[in-house]
Order: sequence, then C-alpha cells, then structure tokens
Amino acid sequence: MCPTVAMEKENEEALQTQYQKGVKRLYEKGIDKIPDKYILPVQERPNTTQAEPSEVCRENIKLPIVDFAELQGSNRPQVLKSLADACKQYGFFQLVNHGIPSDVISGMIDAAKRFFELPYEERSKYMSTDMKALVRYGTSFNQNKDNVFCWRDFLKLTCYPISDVLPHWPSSPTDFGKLVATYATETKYLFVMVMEVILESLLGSNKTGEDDEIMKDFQDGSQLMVVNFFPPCPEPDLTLGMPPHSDYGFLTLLLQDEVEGLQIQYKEKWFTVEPIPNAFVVNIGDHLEIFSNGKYKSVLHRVKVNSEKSRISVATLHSLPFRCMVRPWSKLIDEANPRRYKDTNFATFLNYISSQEPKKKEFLESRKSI
Ligand SMILES: O=C(O)CCC(=O)C(=O)O
Ligand SMILES: [Fe+2]
Repeated sequence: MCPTVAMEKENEEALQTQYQKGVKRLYEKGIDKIPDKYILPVQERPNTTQAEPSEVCRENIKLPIVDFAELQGSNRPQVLKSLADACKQYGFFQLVNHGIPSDVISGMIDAAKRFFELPYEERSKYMSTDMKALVRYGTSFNQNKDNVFCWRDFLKLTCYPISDVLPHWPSSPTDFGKLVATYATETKYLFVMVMEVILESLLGSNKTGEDDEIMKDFQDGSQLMVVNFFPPCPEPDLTLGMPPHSDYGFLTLLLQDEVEGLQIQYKEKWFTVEPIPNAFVVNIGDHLEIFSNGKYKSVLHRVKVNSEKSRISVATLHSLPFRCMVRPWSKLIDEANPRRYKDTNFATFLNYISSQEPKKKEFLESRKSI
C-alpha cells in the first residue's frame, strides 16, 4: 500500500473510532460543522420538502390527553373512548394525573443529567456491543450497523426484576441507582394499570377474570429503560437525534424534559409533540399492534435536534416476559376478524435488529400474515 493511502486509511479508522465515542464528546470539542458521518441524504433530513412522507410541518400536534384520575370517576366511559380513539388514530397520547409523584420524575431527569455530565471515561465503562447486556452505553441508533450516525448518546438499562439488575447499574453518581430504581418501579406499576385499561378499551366491555393470566404476564414482563441524551447540534437541519422508528414493546412511557424534539408521523406528515411538565407521552409499540390484531397502531416517530439546548428523554419500554410469545389476542379474533399477524417473541426481534439496519416499521411488516 502506498504511504498516502495507508495514512488516509489510518485517519479514517481514527475518525470511525471517534464517532463510536458519541456526540457529547464531539460537541464538547466546539465544532461548528457536523462531520459527514452525521449528514443524512437530502430526502431524509428533518425539513426536507423533497420526499413523501417527510413533508415539512412546523405545527405542533395536540395529542389527546388522558386524565388517569378521571378514569376512576363517573367520566370513565368517555375517557375510555378517547383513549381508544387516540390508540387507533395516533398511536400516542399524553397521560396526566397518573399518580407518579413529581419528585420521582424530577429525580429521574436529574440523575440522567448528572450521569451524562460524568467524564467520558466513567460513562464509557458501560459500553457494550452485546444487545443483551443488562447495562449498555452507546451512541447513534444502532452503532454497529448505521451508515449515517444520529445525534444521540444513550444508556440502556434492563429494569426487571429490579433487585437482580440493580447491582449491575452505574454506581456513579452515587444516588443514581436509588433514584432510577424508584422511577423504574413506579413506571412498571403505571404500565400495568394502563394495560388493564387498554384491555378493557380493546374489548369494549368490563374485563372478565380470564384476563388475569395476561395481567400476571404484564406484571412479570420485560422492562427496558432508554435514557437518551441529545447535545446541541451545530447543524440540526442536516441530521436527526433518532431516525424514524417504532418501539418494539407493548407500551412506551416516555418522559421528555422541557426541550421539544419528539415528532410523530400523522397523515404522512411530521408533527412535534409539545412537552407537558410531569406528563408521560404514551405510545403503542409493535407488540401491542400485534396483540390488538392491528386495531391499535404502533406509529413511526423520530427526534429532531436543535442548536441551542441539550435535551434528555427517558423511554421505558414494557412488554411480556422475554420467554413469552406475542400473538393477536384470541378474544379479538373470529371469522369476521381473522388474525393478521404471525407469532413473535423477543428472540425473533433481537435476530432482526442484529441482522440489519433497523429502521421504519420493517420488523412489524415482516410479522404480518396477510
Ligand atoms: O426522545 C424522544 O422524545 C423519543 C425517544 C424514543 O423514541 C425512544 O427512545 O425510543
Ligand atoms: Fe421510540
């Protein structure tokens, strides 16, 4: 190899190693342009007007707001109806009055902020390419596969059973485990309560004792927390914090700080979801779309970044235990409503994401049986 080519190759390798270390580090270098590695093709950029369905939309969307406290009162039928409409039309709703104390929520955001403020050497102790690792620090969407990197660093934590996983979580900041475990336990409990309501809304009637089995599976289900950090980006129109994707589980309970960035696809356009203090953005995942036999939709969403402020979001993805099969609920299947999805499980999903660049709703598409 001639010396110039060898040097270029070495430089290229050094750059690729840099990118693996994440965007917070890159931002801290004080760059005013983003490296080519992060620049999306024109038609995939956030403000492009060239391609459907990425038409520009500068409006915010007013997602339906579900008041959890109202569900316990005489308004229950109306609230159930608006929840069912939200799940069918948008695949998303905002949940307020959910009962999780505001100090638990602010404690979670604060712990996440302080974790990402740690020196790179401390954060990177948790880097792993093993998708099954209980704790995984990383960058981009799937850094082993992505051609173009996205502007995000993350920490993924397996959260259930909490007493088994807690000893593996980061020990710094010192109160991280305590604050995050409290939040994880509260969101697990909330997920189970919301699923109970969702089952009722799917059946359109009060649930029967037979449903207790599935409720036990939800209680014992998998829970993965994804703590996302999006530093300011000098050229936010050229890249994304997260590319269009759907979430794999039953429900994601998403907490965003006060900085907007989440966009959802609705009628072929992208709309920004306004952050509401202390509310959860709840979205339907692929598993619930399958379980509901397509009645409720797992909707594409993405994250825009901005040049001014960093942003933190915490997504907790809940599903059945890893060993369980996910399939359309038998109560929703009859001659008039044949099953529309194949059975799937967590192993099938992991194989899928390990084998290709996991974008859009290709996984769900691959599970459709008609
Ligand atoms: O940051 C957000 O608002 C969304 C994060 C998200 O979609 C995810 O972690 O799956
Ligand atoms: Fe997501």
